[in-house]
Amino acid sequence: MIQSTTSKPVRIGTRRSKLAIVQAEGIRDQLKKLNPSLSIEIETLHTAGDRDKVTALPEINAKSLWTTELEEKLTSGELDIIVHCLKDMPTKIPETCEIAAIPPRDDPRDALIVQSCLPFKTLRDLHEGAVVGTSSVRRSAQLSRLYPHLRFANLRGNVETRLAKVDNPDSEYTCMIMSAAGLERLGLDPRIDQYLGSKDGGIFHAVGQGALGLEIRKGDVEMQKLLEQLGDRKSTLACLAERELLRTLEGGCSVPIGVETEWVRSDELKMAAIVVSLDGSESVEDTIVTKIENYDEAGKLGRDMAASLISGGAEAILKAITTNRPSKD
Ligand SMILES: NCc1[nH]cc(CCC(=O)O)c1CC(=O)O
Repeated sequence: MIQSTTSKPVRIGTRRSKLAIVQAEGIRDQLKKLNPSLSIEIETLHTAGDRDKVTALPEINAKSLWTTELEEKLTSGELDIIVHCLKDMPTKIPETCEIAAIPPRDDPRDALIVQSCLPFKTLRDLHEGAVVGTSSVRRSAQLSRLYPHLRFANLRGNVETRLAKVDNPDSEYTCMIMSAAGLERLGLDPRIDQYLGSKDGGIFHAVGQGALGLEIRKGDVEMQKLLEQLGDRKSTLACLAERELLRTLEGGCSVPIGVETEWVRSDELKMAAIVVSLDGSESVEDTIVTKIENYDEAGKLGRDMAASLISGGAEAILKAITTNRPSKD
């Protein structure tokens, strides 16, 4: 249990979406339960990424849109902790900040939601020309490859907005793809028609999907000790391996890369990853299983996977994409 040394409350910052708030409240409640004397406040911020709801993500293309303003407040001392969706955190974070902990990861898979008035239950059931709402090239590229009968249209906004757009009977969308974890946290999982993992649906999720990243000022020992209580070793190692893969491949641009990590036996991590061309016509894929006991080994797995994908031809795919500047997610 951590006792508060001063009467100063711990300030948690997050984005102003319903999902971000639910996540921050979850972290606050867990911290309160473990440290009842602690006073905790949540501050929500309308970030640049939230403000621009019109531009398609492939065009604005800056992952830091969601994080920069919060990190400025963290650095200046106005906030002590930021609760992020890990997948929204750029792989390079500011010098003044660090990830203190990654709590147990929720379901990292993507999920299909079909327009409420339609009877379809899986991607295979969808008719020729059915429109999938997603602004993620990772999703559309992988799906084009496996389901050439589908079409894709940009769909932006927070989770509830997207769902409302799809359910509108006049909408152009037949269905949409979202993260299972996001839907579950909002109590919307009853709407999930199909889970899309490699074993079902065939696509790999985004780096860090389904996990939270708890960011603090670098070297803030008090916050390190506090958040240590919430960290999960296996989720952390798996996510760090995924983030190192992305960091190695991205080289300044965004990459449609899908990944899946799974602990096999107690200390071996299995990582499968794919890099796909935007139209799904080309792809490179590999799977590595290796013993992981610490952060260094997790990082090495990510780099080894990146090297393997490059030697399998990922470079040509990535070069073509750099000129188009799409978004990862
Ligand atoms: N791309 C935006 C985003 N960032 C995090 C989540 C949900 C939570 C998570 O998967 O970690 C979502 C929504 C989605 O992709 O469907």
